[in-house]
Amino acid sequence: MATDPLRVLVTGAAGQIGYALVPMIARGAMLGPDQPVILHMLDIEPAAEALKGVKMELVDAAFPLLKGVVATTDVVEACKGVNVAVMVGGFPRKEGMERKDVMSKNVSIYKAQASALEKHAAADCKVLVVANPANTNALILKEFAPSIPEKNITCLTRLDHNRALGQISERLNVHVGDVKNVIIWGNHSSTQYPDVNHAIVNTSGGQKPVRELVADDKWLNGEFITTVQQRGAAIIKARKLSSALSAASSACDHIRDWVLGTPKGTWVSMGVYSDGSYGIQPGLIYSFPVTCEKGEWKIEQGLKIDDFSREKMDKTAQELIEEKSLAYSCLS
Ligand SMILES: NC(=O)c1ccc[n+]([C@@H]2O[C@H](COP(=O)([O-])OP(=O)(O)OC[C@H]3O[C@@H](n4cnc5c(N)ncnc54)[C@H](O)[C@@H]3O)[C@@H](O)[C@H]2O)c1
Ligand SMILES: O=C(O)C[C@H](O)C(=O)O
Repeated sequence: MATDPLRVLVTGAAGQIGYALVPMIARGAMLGPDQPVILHMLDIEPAAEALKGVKMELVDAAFPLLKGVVATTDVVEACKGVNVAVMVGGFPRKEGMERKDVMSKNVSIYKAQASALEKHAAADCKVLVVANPANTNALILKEFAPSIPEKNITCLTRLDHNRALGQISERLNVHVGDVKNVIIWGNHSSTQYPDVNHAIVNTSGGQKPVRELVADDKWLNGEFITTVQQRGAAIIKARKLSSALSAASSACDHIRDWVLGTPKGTWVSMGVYSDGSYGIQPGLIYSFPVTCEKGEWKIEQGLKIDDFSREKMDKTAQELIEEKSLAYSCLS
C-alpha cells in the first residue's frame, strides 16, 4: 500500500544548513527510505531568488521520495499542514560573536513563527529548533504556541552528542558506530556538559566503559569536554561559517530517532522541556539523555550523577535561566 507523504518544513532553507539539509530529507535520511515527503521551504524576501534556485535543484535531482516542494516567503503557506518543522531560519553567529549577541535578533523571529505553527501546522507536528540560541528559541516558541504540546517542541543538541562520539572514537581508534551513550547535558553552548560516565564501546570482548578504555581521566575531564564545548567555535574559525553539513546530518538523526525510535539499550541527547528530572529546574529546554519509542521521547532515568557532573549540569542550567530572562527582556 502506498504511504502518504509527510510534510516537512525547513525554515531558513536558502541558508547553508538548509542547502545541506533539504537533499538529505529528500533522500530519506530523516524519515526513512520508504517515507515520501513534501518539502516546505521558508526563507525571507531577500533570499527569495536563492530559495527558488534551491527548489530548481531539488527538481533537477529527481529524488524518488520527493512528492512536492513548496518554496515560499509566506510563513502561513510554509506552515500549512506540516508534520515536522525544522526551524533553521535565523541570524547565525559570526566569528568573534557570543551566542547571546544573536539572541535579540532570533527570539522575535521565534515568537512570530510560533503563532504560525500553532495555527497552521498539523496538530501533532514535531518541532526541532536548530537556530541559535537553540534552547531559548525553542522555549520562546513553546511559550508563544501554547496549544502545541510541550513534548513536541525540542532543540538540537544531537550535533554535540555526535561530536562527543566522534572525539571518543578518534581517541580510541574505534569506529564511531561502536561508541554509544555519551550525554550532552544542558545548553547548546560552551557551557554544555558532555558526559562520558555512562558511555560504552562495543569491543570484540563485549561492551566496555569509555572511562576504562580511555584510562585518562585528566583528558576526559578536561580537554575532551572543552573540545566538544568549543567545537562550534572551532568550525567557525576554520570555515568562517558555522557548521552546516554536520548540523544538517544531526538534525536528520534527531528527527529519525524521535519518529522511528532509538535502538534498544541506546540513548541520544535531545533538548527537551524539563520536567524536573535530575534536579533541573522545570520550565527550561535542557538537553537530557532520552530514549524514543513510537514517536515519543522519554528522559532516561536513574543515572548516577557524581559531584563533578552535578556542578557542570547546574552551571549550564544557570546559563539557560539567564538566557531565558534575557530573551524576555529582548521581547518586552
Ligand atoms: N543547534 C545546532 O547544533 C546548530 C549548529 C549549527 C548552526 N546552528 C544555527 O543554525 C542557524 C542557521 O545557520 P546557517 O549557517 O544555515 O545560517 P545562514 O545564515 O546560512 O542561513 C540562515 C537562513 O535563515 C534565513 N532567515 C533569516 N530570518 C528568517 C526568518 N524570519 N524566517 C525564515 N528564514 C529566515 C536567512 O535568510 C538565511 O537564508 C544559525 O542560528 C546557527 O547559529 C545551530
Ligand atoms: O556555535 C555556533 O554558533 C555554531 C553552532 O551552534 C555549532 O555548534 O556549530
